[in-house]
Amino acid sequence: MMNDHMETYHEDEDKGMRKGSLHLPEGVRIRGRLAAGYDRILTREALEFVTDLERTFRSRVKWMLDFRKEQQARFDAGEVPAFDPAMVAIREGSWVCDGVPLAIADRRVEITGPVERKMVINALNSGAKVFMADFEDSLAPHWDNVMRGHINLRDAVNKTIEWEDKARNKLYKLNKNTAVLFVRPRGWHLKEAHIEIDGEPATGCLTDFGFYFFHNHEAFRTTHGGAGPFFYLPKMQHSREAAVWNSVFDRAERALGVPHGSIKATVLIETLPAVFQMNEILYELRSHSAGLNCGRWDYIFSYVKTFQGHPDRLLPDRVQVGMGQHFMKSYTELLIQTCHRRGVHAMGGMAAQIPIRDNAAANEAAMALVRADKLREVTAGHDGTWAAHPGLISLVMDVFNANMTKENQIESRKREDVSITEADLIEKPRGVRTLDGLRLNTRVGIQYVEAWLNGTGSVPLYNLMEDAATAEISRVQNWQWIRYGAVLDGESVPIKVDKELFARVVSEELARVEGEVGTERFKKGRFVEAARMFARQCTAAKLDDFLTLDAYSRVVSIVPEARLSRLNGGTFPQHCLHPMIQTISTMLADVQF
Ligand SMILES: CC(=O)SCCNC(=O)CCNC(=O)[C@H](O)C(C)(C)COP(=O)(O)OP(=O)(O)OC[C@H]1O[C@@H](n2cnc3c(N)ncnc32)[C@H](O)[C@@H]1OP(=O)(O)O
Ligand SMILES: O=CC(=O)O
Ligand SMILES: [Mg+2]
Repeated sequence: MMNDHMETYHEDEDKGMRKGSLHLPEGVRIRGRLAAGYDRILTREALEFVTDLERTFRSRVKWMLDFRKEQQARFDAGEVPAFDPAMVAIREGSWVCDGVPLAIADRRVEITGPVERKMVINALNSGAKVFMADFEDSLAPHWDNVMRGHINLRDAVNKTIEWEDKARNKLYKLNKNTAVLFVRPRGWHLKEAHIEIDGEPATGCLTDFGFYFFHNHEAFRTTHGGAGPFFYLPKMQHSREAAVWNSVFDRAERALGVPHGSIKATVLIETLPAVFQMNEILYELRSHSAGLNCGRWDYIFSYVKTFQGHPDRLLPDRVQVGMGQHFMKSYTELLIQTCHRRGVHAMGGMAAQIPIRDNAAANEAAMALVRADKLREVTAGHDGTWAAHPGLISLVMDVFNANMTKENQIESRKREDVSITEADLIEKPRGVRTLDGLRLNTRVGIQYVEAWLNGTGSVPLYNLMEDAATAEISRVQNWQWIRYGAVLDGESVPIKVDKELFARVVSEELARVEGEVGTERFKKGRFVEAARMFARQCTAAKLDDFLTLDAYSRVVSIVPEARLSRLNGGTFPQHCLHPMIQTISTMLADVQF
């Protein structure tokens, strides 16, 4: 029976336990625990808004995801991505997107980071023009991370956000001038299993978008100058997905009386099929568009995924697949040309280097790489770029200030000189494969999955930022090499990769990780579980679509119905797990090392 009123208790950090209640629309069940403040996100009105989006768009989301499968089956059968001949009128037409609001005309440096409270404050204060608050690549979407993320964003929009570091006796609060907030919801493929609508888990991105928009749209009208809110949209593969987002925006604006076109969104071009659809994507979103961004890490991941059935397209070591590769350079140039032709921003991407505190020489070398990457972007014609860490903002700002005198280059760098063909966009990357590459992928993959299972979606590993997108490259590259018996041609004696070699690498790298993190941390952590999961994915007969689908199944924490009426903060026995988790657990039992 569906409840339309549920009574429950939740924790209040300051006042101990207090009684509270959720008023749920018909057909809605909250399956995650309730902690302090969640009831102010899960209001009946907000849930009604999210439920309407879910019911309206659910079947289109399923259809889109089915289409992705069909398209992949064609690629697996030998097809390669190409421009769609049926869309030539859109590609060649002279239309432009609606204008860019003043508030985001200058986006030269954007900091990104998960929606964690202290990081939100630090990012907004960092001196960057924009902060992209992330529910995606850099967030492990555990229920508490997601709920707290919404609380943090609401407090950030209202400028009341504070955080006290008791150990350091430091109070974090916002500066007078802060970055403009963008929010990146999850990709279409991820569910929010803790919210059930009509007996099905909700679509993750519709809940991320829905709660943020519902709770904050008014502030954008009153205190933020009328424009916004602003979004980043990840991992799309086709313009039909952009069309669904556009309909979501239309419906949301209409439902809450927000002027049409107030929402603006930048689409990440971070899948190989999407690069052939850039005009079409902008066209679908033309009244809501704030340009495109080069999501380089997922793009590399997508190159492998798209060509998973093509043994002649094995990647060299991950470290060699940089922006200098012809296919990467071609993609960025075509993106700049496309965006500027349509009157919107062409944003650059993320250099993986972060400040290195304990080694000045290594730090200077890392900063030189970031500087070179940003110089390449601004001289190519990008209007702005991403930075992963507050310690990079002034460096990146300096590069853009020295090379971009106006607020953007939309009018000044049309890049009409660029002529990119289909062949340029899929040219095979060059380089060599090494055992060290296989080892590094494995070490990074295991540690990243371990962090993710524990609730952290972006981590520093070997002085680089690692998040879901970069970890995906490690996973699919290993899979590709094992699947096709890649020859490690960068070794003095070429070695063929097979499951036996990989099993040895996994156990040796796991031992190395234990040495690096220390036995105590290793024992307390989930490294063995992470290694098993990563190994299963790397050796699967069919490539898993996303690393995080498997991982999410292991972090869904469903509160049994009978216990929803009591405070419950612990973990739950196996029989309480969502059916999704039980399936994965069974699969894991079969992994052979
Ligand atoms: C492929 C993509 O999608 S890229 C976009 C998604 N990825 C990201 O956004 C990654 C964001 N960056 C990060 O998460 C972090 O910088 C990491 C994990 C890479 C490194 O984190 P750490 O090693 O903890 O950083 P470090 O210890 O140097 O942090 C120093 C300070 O900067 C803060 N900080 C670091 N990165 C960020 C950030 N991106 N936003 C806000 N604050 C940050 C830390 O909170 C810390 O604050 P404090 O001094 O007040 O305590
Ligand atoms: O989201 C960005 C990426 O590079 O992936
Ligand atoms: Mg990405």
